[in-house]
Amino acid sequence: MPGHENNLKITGAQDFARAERILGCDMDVRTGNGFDVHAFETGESLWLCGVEIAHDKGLKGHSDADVGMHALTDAIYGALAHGDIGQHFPPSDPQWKGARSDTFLSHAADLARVEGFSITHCDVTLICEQPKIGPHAEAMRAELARIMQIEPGRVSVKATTSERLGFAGREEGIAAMATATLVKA
Ligand SMILES: Nc1ccn([C@@H]2O[C@H](COP(=O)(O)O)[C@@H](O)[C@H]2O)c(=O)n1
Ligand SMILES: C[C@@]1(CO)OP(=O)(O)OP(=O)(O)OC[C@H]1O
Repeated sequence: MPGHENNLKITGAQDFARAERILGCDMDVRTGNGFDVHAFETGESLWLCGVEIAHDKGLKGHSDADVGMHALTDAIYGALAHGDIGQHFPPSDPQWKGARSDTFLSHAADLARVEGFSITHCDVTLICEQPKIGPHAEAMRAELARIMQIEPGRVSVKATTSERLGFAGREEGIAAMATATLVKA
């Protein structure tokens, strides 16, 4: 609307072009998605989105098997079109055996910064019957934000069951999906 040029509420392609004109620069906005699954094994705790949760099972993996952090890491690589977590950290490489997954996420976030992108938002969904994620969601948001060096307000963590259907419903493992939005201005 004339006279409201500084109102940068962006809702569509035309608004986007207007924002670029007002800001006097090209904006490069990327989205990426990630998906991962890890099976349960005998254990007493598991790592999810950087938080250790006491549970009657652990998660099996070459690394610490933090399925949520792996999905988010892949979402960032996807937005950058930079392959996937297994290409950067091959499961065949003994160096990553038992590795903490913050190594992978901080690598992806660093790569985004090196390429001139800010991670403006990311959203992780964990799919499991147990453990319940709600009580840990705030701690997970804070930890993911700390690792990516962004504000917790830009990070969402949520969960759903699969209504007892499929492998997650039978509590054989946990699935995670994530999206990441990156902007270069
Ligand atoms: N592992 C989980 C699963 C679910 N939640 C929370 O419960 C809500 C209901 O789940 P439905 O699958 O029955 O829709 C869900 O929206 C979450 O808030 C959870 O915390 N942890
Ligand atoms: C994280 C890596 C590291 O070797 O191994 P896993 O912990 O097995 O996790 P997965 O998501 O199956 O594969 C990606 C690998 O890069």
